[in-house]
Amino acid sequence: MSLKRAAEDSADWASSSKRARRTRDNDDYIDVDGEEDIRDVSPAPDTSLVPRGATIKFSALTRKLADGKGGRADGDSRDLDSHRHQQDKLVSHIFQEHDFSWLHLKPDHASRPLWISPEDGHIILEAFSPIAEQAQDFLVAISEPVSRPAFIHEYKLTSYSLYAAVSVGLQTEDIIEVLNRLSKVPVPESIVTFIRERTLSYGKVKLVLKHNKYYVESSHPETLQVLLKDTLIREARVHSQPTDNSIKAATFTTSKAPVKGNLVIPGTKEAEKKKDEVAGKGPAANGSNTDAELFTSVVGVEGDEVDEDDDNVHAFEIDDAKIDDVKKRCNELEYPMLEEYDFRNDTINANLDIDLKPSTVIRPYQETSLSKMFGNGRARSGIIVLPCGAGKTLVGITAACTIKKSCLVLCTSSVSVMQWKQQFQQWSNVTDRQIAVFTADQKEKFAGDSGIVISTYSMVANTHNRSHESKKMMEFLTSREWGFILLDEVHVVPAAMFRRVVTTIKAHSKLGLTATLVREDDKIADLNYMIGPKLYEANWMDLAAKGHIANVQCAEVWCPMTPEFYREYLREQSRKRMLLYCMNPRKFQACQFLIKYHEDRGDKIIVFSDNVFALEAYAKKLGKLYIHGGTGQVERMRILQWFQHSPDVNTIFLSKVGDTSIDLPEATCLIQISSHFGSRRQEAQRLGRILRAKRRNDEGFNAFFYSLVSKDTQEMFYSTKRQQFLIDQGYAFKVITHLDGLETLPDLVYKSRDEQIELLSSVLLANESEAELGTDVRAGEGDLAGTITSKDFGTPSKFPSVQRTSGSLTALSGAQHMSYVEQNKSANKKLAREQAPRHKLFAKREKDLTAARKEARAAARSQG
Ligand SMILES: Nc1ncnc2c1ncn2[C@@H]1O[C@H](COP(=O)(O)OP(=O)(O)OP(=O)(O)O)[C@@H](O)[C@H]1O
Repeated sequence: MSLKRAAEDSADWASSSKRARRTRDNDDYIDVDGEEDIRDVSPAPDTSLVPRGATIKFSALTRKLADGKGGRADGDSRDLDSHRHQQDKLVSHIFQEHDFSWLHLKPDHASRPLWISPEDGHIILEAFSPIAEQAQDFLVAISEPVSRPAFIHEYKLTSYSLYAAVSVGLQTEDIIEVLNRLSKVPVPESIVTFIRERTLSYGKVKLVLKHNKYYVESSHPETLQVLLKDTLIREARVHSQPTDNSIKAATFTTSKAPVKGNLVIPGTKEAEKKKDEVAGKGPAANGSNTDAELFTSVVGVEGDEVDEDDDNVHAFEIDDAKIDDVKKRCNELEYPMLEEYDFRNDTINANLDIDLKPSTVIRPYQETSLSKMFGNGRARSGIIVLPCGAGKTLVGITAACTIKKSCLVLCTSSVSVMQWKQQFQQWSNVTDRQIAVFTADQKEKFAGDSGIVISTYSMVANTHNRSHESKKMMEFLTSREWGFILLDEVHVVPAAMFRRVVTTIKAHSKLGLTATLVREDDKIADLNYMIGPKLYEANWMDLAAKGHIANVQCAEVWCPMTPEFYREYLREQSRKRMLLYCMNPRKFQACQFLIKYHEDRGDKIIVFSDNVFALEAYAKKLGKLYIHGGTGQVERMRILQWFQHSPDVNTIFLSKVGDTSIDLPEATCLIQISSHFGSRRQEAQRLGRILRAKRRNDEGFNAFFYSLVSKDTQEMFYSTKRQQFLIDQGYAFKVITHLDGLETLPDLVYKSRDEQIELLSSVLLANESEAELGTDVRAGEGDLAGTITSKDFGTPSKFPSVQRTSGSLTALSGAQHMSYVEQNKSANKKLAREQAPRHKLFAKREKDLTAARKEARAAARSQG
């Protein structure tokens, strides 16, 4: 979450909380306070938990709760109250400003799974409650998940999350009511006010695309008047012919066709049922409602009839080029624009005759995510967040098959383009004539009036050095109205590029897909107005428990630095320091040990290293195959195929070109020896390589994810930072300080001091640029799958399209919200200054090194 947004949210709370006693430097995703918050709520001790597994029908429970009949008898509760009062006094001094005992627990609090902080809208959920699953569905709809470990979950109410809740059809009073029923304490007044304030204006303004023109539409003329008072919006307005200053003049009547949600998303059980009915098999016997259905009926999310107040819709046209600014301003004015596409009543754009193949069955969480998009029979724009390997592609394809209009898919690399095309062909009945790709090498158009085009962000956003063919292709893309635009990996695309895409391509609905809605810069909030709210976010642990993704054991292995490496580490500058902690001989040994251990177990292992110098050194020393940006396509494919099919190739080394898009379901173990600073996203994406493990449903199967970290170096700090996202998803990282049997491993590498010193000298002699972490000089920055060519980005020097390297080093590393405290600083400085007697070899190496540095600097000067 952006700092800006964090600041806004803090401000929101400061204004609406009656007990706002301090302003917190909150951050949803970089919440170093997370644990503290959980401790804060401990004054609500739970004495009589409903046993896990007890079957309570949610409707019955909520009715009981609403009647006030749940829990203990009144007399008991009075005793308890006085007892608690005594306790409150006792604990107040411990919790001080976090003493929330003034929020009295309801008598039957033990049956209710939530606690809501009146201060900052954080919600704590007891994930072990029998109704936790249904409560989670509700909380995901109205708030942002902050952290979801096994037993206690943390969510946060924000302006955006409430905006998303309204956009999926929830009503203000329903949100308050259900929260109240689930909460152990009455919903604090500050929260009620916040929800009312934030949901009041949502849903009142819509952005509508008609006849290739954009309109701001509302059935509340006073709202449009408010918007038109804003200079930016007023200036963006296009006066239609004949010009009339009144809003009414630009009014048109929108379709009054019923929008009841009788829409059937293909590939779902509903669709199957429909098929059976058509086939004369009658409705499936399903007498009993599930808890989820009962919960839904309480919350009233799905299948809601939308009250279309279309009788008197007012609208004004806005300039295409300013669409993005207008959306942003509307957001700032607290009137976020809903984007919904009534595709079934769109008679202007040609239909696309595609459907899922009869054999395609989508999984329950895929169905749930799609139901958030199509809940009211229209296509809502927004973002769906599913874990790596959980099948986002199929979600996108099913959405395209539901809308059945022309569709543009944008991905991050040309490899992904080909994968999307292949997946469309695998899951749907799309014909070759209907699907086209637009990359540096292929510029195809579909035949007929409607079809699918798959391309990369950079191909569409690039405005420089277009070839004649590219220009013609862009004309093809920009001159038409698209029913649907699918945006893959939305979190990695720079905001400026998004802006260009959104302003040049006219699409009725947008769906963003991602696994990790985290960015190390502050651009996450931008996605809210550029694409739409987050419609759904799946729970990683849930999907693992249900076998949709693999169970993973995560471990951080601490490798002590050898004295010689550590001495140099303390002396060296930061870039070389990184190489020193990557090349630590003890890390080499740990890597060798783990490879041996897992190969013997029958695992297939991927070793990741961002640093190509280290990658090559490790792979060569350990006799394994490796792939990095400089590896040719043919060789890559050969290595990947050996890895998949040959029993002799069980370990491969990959640079960051393998972070995403590589689909290797055989891989069951990951070892990370060097990584991109504190990037939480990279950690999650790498983990994603083993989440799709083929063997995930084998009895007791576990995949393994090891991060090798050199002890007492900066790497430890980065490692902690990197793990934060996965920890928030519920993964637990074990720390391994000693690998049993390592010392006795036959052929252990770098065992003798001389070998270690030899290695150190090679590291010290290495070029400065090789020392840079994250440097895969031969791979383009956007080359996520390694095979993208520089052509994809135009001339790289002129158009560094998918750039991750902006901002300061701290911003890049994501470390800006945490401070790295170096213990015993003075001792380090002293050590660094100390002119300790050096090994003979080093004296000579030092000389060589100084000379090499000079040479490198001279070469750099002459180049640039
Ligand atoms: N409903 C389904 N039925 C069968 N297989 C599925 C289904 N959904 C997804 N898969 C399979 O799961 C695998 C992962 O899917 P996909 O590549 O779309 O994941 P992803 O979420 O895009 O992952 P990443 O973020 O790592 O790219 C693929 O092999 C896909 O065929």
